Amino acid sequence: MTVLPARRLLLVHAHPDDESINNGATMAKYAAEGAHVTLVTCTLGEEGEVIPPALAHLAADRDDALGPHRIGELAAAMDALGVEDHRFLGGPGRYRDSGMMGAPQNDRPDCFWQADPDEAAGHLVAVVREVRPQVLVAYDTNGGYGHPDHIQAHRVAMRAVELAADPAFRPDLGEPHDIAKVYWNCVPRSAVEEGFARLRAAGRDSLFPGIATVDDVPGVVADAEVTAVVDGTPHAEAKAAAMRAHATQIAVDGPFFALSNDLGQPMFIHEHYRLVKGEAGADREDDLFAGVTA
Ligand SMILES: CC(=O)N[C@H]1[C@@H](O[C@@H]2[C@H](O)[C@H](O)[C@@H](O)[C@H](O)[C@H]2O)O[C@H](CO)[C@@H](O)[C@@H]1O
Ligand SMILES: [Zn+2]
Repeated sequence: MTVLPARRLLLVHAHPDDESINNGATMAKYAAEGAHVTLVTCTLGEEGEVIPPALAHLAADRDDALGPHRIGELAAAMDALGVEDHRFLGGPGRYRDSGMMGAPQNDRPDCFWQADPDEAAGHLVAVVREVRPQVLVAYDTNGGYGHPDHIQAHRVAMRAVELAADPAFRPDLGEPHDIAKVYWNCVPRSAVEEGFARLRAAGRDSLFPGIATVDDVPGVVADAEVTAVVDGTPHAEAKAAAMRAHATQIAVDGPFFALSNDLGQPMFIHEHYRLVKGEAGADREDDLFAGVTA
């Protein structure tokens, strides 16, 4: 019986790369502080585009080998963040990447968007009842930016929060566990505007031919909606290294990055969260475990 550290954080993400983009500094911080950080990724990202031309053959419409390749990218990203516990929901390849909203891949019977939410949530309940986290990080109801796998990851995570605490649900999966605090990823508008101002000021020095817009940033909220801000400054390089590890999806240029759309956007080192379950430990928390007693 493994005795886990006192503080345990669980993060649920749709594809390999989301964890580093949204929470890389937070994960590195808590791992470095000795907390147990568990990442559950719901798909292998099989339908992603591929940035490096030398790896273009991996794409779904060619060798369809991007999923296994992204398993390796995720492992390298976890090494960079110091996170040792990362799993795929239901096992690697159980749920396939659904593609962007409206894509034909949304209709594949094996894709995450077509998954039965309770069946998928059952796999997550098993992890929750094993790790017994005090804190869960998930996407908002729109999955940040409306990607079907992100929306489904939100739904499955929130359903698992309910079911894990229900003693009548699958006793075979372990003792019930009620997660004390649940946060949704978010970015305050002021931070987004400041970040794009920095990117525009970098001008031609930036690697990227174009610049994204505020609407391209997932989860932008009014500043007042932010509950917690994790200052990831000491872990900025670890976050950048983790994002670079996802080389088929992300190009990193100093404090900026671009996805395969080649549109530059700021890398956020302060990572922001909105508390949706539990009690905040302060008006503006700087610690996701603030106020957690057990
Ligand atoms: C950050 C994220 O969620 N990436 C997803 C996303 O990838 C985008 C998609 O390929 C889009 O067509 C591109 O324009 C954009 O640049 C990509 O970031 O969707 C992929 C397919 O579902 C997914 O694999 C990737 O992880
Ligand atoms: Zn994603």
